[in-house]
Amino acid sequence: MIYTCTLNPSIDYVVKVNDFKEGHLNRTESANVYPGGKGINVSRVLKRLGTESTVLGFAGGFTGEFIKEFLSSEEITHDFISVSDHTRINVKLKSAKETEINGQGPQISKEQKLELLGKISELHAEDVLVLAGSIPSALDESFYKEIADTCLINGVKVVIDASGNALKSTFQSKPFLIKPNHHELGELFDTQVSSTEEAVHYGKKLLEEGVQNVIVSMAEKGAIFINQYGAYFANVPPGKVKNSVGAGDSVVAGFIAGYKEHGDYKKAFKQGVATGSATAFSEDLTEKEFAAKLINEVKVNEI
Ligand SMILES: Nc1ncnc2c1ncn2[C@@H]1O[C@H](COP(=O)(O)OP(=O)(O)OP(=O)(O)O)[C@@H](O)[C@H]1O
Ligand SMILES: O=P(O)(O)OC[C@@]1(O)O[C@H](CO)[C@@H](O)[C@@H]1O
Repeated sequence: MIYTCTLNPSIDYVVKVNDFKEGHLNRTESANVYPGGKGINVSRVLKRLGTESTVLGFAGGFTGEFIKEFLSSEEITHDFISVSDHTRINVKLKSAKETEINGQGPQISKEQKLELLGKISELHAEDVLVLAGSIPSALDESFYKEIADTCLINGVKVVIDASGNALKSTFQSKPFLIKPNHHELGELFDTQVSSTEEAVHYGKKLLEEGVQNVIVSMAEKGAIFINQYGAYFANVPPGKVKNSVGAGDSVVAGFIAGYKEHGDYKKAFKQGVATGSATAFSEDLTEKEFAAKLINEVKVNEI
C-alpha cells in the first residue's frame, strides 16, 4: 500500500487578480479552494493516475473537515490524527507573477505526535511512505528522521520531498527517493546549482550519503535522475505554465505510479517528469490523459 504523510496540510486558496496592486483594494477574477499540502497533492495525483493511496497527517477545525470531505468526495482514503487548532489556509495569488503565503500550522501535542508514529510503525515491507512538505513549527526538525528510522527497521520504502535540515537528517535512514529542485539541492551543500553537470555532481554526493534514488527537478531546464546504476537527463515538453503549485508533487506521484506499474526506474522517471509538466500546464493538478499525452514528448537519455 502507498501512504502519503502531510504533517502540515492546508486549504489552498487560489485567487486570480488581474494586475494586482500592493496596498490597494484588489478584486478577484476567480477564486478556488483545494485541499493542499504536498503529500495530499501526491495522493490526489496518484488517484487520477489510477493508483490508490492513504493520506496520513494532522488535521483540525473547519479547514481540516473541508480537507477530509474533499478527499472523501474524490474517494481517497484518509486517516488523519485530529488536532484542536484549525489546519492552515495558504494563499496562492496569481497575477503577473505567482505569490504564495503559507501559514504556520496548528499546535500538535506530544500524544498526537506519538499517535501518528504509532500508525507509521505498523507499516511493513510492501508499503511505500511519502513524507512531503514542511514540518510544522510545533514539531522538531528531526521528525522526518524519526519516521524514516522506523521505516528503515521495518523495510518500508520512504520517499521524501522536503528541504534543508528536515531532509538532510534523513539520509542515513537510506530513503528510497528524494526529489529536491536545483535550488534545494544547492542549499543542501551550501552552494548554487545551476547546470545539469552541477546537479549530477551534487546528486551523486547524496548517493554517497545513503539516498538510493534522486530526482533533481530544474523547472523548464529539465530534470535528472541518479542512482547506483547511472544518471539520466529528461527534457520537459514545451508549453505555457499556468500553475506551478503541485508540479513538483506531480513528479513524485508520476514516478511512484510509473515504478509501481513498470518496476523500471527510467520509465518511472519519464512518467514523473511528464506528470509534473502536465500539472504545470493545467489550472489544477493534471488529469491522467494529459500526463499520458506528454509522456511521448519526454526523452530520457543516459548522461
Ligand atoms: N516551464 C516549465 N515547462 C515544463 N515543465 C515544467 C516547467 N516548470 C515546471 N515544470 C514541471 O514541473 C516539475 C517541477 O518543477 P520544479 O523543478 O520547479 O520543482 P518544484 O520547485 O518542486 O515545483 P513546485 O513549483 O511544485 O514547488 C518539473 O520537473 C517539470 O516537470
Ligand atoms: O509549506 P509547505 O508544506 O512547504 O508547502 C505547502 C504547499 O505550498 O505545497 C503544496 C504545493 O507543493 C501546496 O498545496 C501547499 O500550499
